[in-house]
Amino acid sequence: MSKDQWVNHPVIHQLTAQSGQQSEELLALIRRHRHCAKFADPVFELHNGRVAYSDRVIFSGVNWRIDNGVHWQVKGPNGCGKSTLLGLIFGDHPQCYSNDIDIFGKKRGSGESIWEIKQHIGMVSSALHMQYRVNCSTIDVIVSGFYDSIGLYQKPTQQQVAIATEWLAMLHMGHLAKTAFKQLEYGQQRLLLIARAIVKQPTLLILDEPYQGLDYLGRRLIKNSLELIAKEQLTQLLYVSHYQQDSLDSIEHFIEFVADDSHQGYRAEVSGPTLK
Ligand SMILES: Nc1ncnc2c1ncn2[C@@H]1O[C@H](COP(=O)(O)OP(=O)(O)OP(=O)(O)O)[C@@H](O)[C@H]1O
Repeated sequence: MSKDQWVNHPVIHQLTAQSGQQSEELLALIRRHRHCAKFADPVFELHNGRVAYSDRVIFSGVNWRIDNGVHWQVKGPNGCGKSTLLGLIFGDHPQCYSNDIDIFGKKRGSGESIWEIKQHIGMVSSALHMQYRVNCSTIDVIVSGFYDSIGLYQKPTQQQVAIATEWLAMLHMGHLAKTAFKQLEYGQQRLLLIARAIVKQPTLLILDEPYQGLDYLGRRLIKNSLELIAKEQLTQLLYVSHYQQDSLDSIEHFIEFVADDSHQGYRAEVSGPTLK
């Protein structure tokens, strides 16, 4: 089938319309429960960032600042340090304390707890997907987003359960609420992890290759939804994707890792309309 035949195929039209409608439902759900902490600029700043292992430097000389309301895409070849950079923000990379970082108005390492920071960040990545191997029901996976935990270890409030139930219904997975997460298909699991990241309406939503494992409809749903979330400023996106076709129209700011012989490891180039 040619690309044109594929794009114009009636089934694809139907799926596209379906994902468009579902994206609107997702947006309505976020608006209904909207609450999002706002911080003074910068939301995040890295000064002269450097990450190195004993055998080599991954990147160095990285200066980057995320201001309120600005969405960013991180680009660069395999192994350049994209996920590493996200780890510095999220706080789960061992070298996040040896770097000079400001996050949510605090200097990293100034006594803030990792949980204080995490409560303002939603994260989806393949690493998280791999870690999420606990015995947990489908609905509990979404609820665990309120606690930033892998699995659920606290009694949730009725409101949290009600919101998670709305998310399941919107994803057409309401009948799977009690099903074990592990029994679901990989794509269904990925959709749930995306819902888990968004459910608490974080200030910063970090998406590291979010479409991995999703089928056509799932990709459309998530891509459309992210586009709408970004446009409406419902949360701020930090988005990593290799593929040009996955770029979001609403993201105009890029940090791209490029190899540079005169530097150690990769260096970063930032671009975007407000940076001129
Ligand atoms: N503990 C470690 N020890 C040594 N090297 C490491 C360690 N952890 C990661 N690396 C290396 O750091 C580099 C950056 O990894 P990272 O996952 O951030 O890259 P990436 O740009 O996200 O790559 P990809 O696009 O393939 O996901 C890689 O070359 C990786 O092999």
